[in-house]
Amino acid sequence: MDIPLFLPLSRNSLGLAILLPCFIIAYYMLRSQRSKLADFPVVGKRDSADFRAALEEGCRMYPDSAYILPTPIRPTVILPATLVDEVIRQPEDVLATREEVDDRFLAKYTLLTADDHMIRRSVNLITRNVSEIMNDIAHELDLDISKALNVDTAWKSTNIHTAILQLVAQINSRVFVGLELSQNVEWVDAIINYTVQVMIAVQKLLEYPTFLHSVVQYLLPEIRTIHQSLASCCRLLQPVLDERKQNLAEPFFKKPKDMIQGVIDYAPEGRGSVLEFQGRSQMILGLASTHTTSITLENALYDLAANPQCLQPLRDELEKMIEQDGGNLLVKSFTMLRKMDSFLRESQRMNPVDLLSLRRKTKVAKKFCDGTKVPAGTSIAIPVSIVRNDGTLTNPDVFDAFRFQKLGDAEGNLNKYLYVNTDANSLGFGHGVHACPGRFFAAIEVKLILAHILLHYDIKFADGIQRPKTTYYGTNIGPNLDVEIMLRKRVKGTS
Ligand code: HEM
Repeated sequence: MDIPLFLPLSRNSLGLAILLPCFIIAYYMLRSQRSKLADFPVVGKRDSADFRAALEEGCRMYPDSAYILPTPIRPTVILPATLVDEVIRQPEDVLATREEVDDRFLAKYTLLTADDHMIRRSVNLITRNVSEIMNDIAHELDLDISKALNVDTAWKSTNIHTAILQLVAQINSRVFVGLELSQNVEWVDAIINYTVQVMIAVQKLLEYPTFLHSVVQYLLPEIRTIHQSLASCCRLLQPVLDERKQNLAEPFFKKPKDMIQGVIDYAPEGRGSVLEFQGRSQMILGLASTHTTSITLENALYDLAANPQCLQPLRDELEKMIEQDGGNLLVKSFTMLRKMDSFLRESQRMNPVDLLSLRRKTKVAKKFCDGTKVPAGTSIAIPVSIVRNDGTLTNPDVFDAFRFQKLGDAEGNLNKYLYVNTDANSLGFGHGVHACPGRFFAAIEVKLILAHILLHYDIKFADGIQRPKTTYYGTNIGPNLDVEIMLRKRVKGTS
């Protein structure tokens, strides 16, 4: 009997024939990466929902040397604080920022790829004109805030999360893309949803091995929603972009100092005028700015409600400034609000938006000055929490609202302890060339809203309610969705 040389393959065995070699390659790649990192101790478990405890343990056990946090995608080598300055000095071809972000957010599937040079320059354009822009919109804020909070003169228990998120997304849109789009609910929702869908899509994709992501992406509703958000952004942006292009052809047109213009002016090869490129860039800017700012503000409000003794000093400072400025809240004077500035720095120190900072990917094998050797293709980071343990602050585990004002006064160095100032011990906005370029704008936005709330509302937690603990997913912060705070409109002459 003749035996056929090639037996016909069933569907299952064909699938197995394709998948098996892939599994084997993936297994050996993972093993080889792991064996390269075998010298480092591992702290924590890969499936931890929250890496806070592991990071605290790691910093306690290895304060001066590196260890591994077994984060998803690939493990992260956590470096000691002594290497901050060396990390920030490395060029992109040694320690890459962009590639690390692309990896962590699976940018190929979540559409998060951007030209960071262009994004930074666009954000800087806003920053240079931030006082002018924010003064323009300060008077609109009164209306927006009371609409968002929706409380009267009687105490009301309120969940502020959605209200603050919408408010921040709207103010950011007002500054980034103009009044018309900022008032469009579909635009604001698309910007907010993009971030949420990216986070969920990344988590879901990570349930599958990397080599299956290109297939699994088509099965995930979140990836479809991301594409729909982009389509909505582009549709809504089109008339605004068309009008901008027409205006730019006019000889005396004064360019607006917004993100649309930043992307047009700074995108490589004139791509900023292309609708899809603009849409993607605006969504990425929305991702970088919306949840980070709203969570920072929510935390500040929780700290305010939990520390009622801070209300009067903060109000006194504000009222003095308003009097000096002739009865108006002027953005240019915000740096003089030293108590509020210190309060925000302390609030962010206790609750940063990410447990890790200075995340990079090694492009080549890198030997650090303390002898730590990290192989090429490795994720590295430094914990933000080091500032709480660095030995320079008294009672670092206690919230002390005005500690940075006192420190600035005592050392005669006001700038060193300002909210927006980054240094090796203050990594809440990163540090070095890749430190958050939006922090100057964010600081003004947060101060403007906080000032309004301080002047026009009373705030506290209901009796017996404590300040809620911040929730973390992996190393990222997650808003605590269940918290309610008590608010009421202030009546002149009472407090
Ligand atoms: C309070 C609010 C904010 C916080 C806490 C925050 C925090 C951060 C942090 C920790 C980084 C990483 C820095 C590093 O890796 O060294 C970052 C980067 C970045 N942020 Fe922010 N951010 C905030 C608001 C904003 C806003 C409003 C914008 C835009 C207007 C913005 C735009 C960016 C951009 C573009 C980057 C990437 C910079 C680069 O890689 O060169 N951020 N931010």
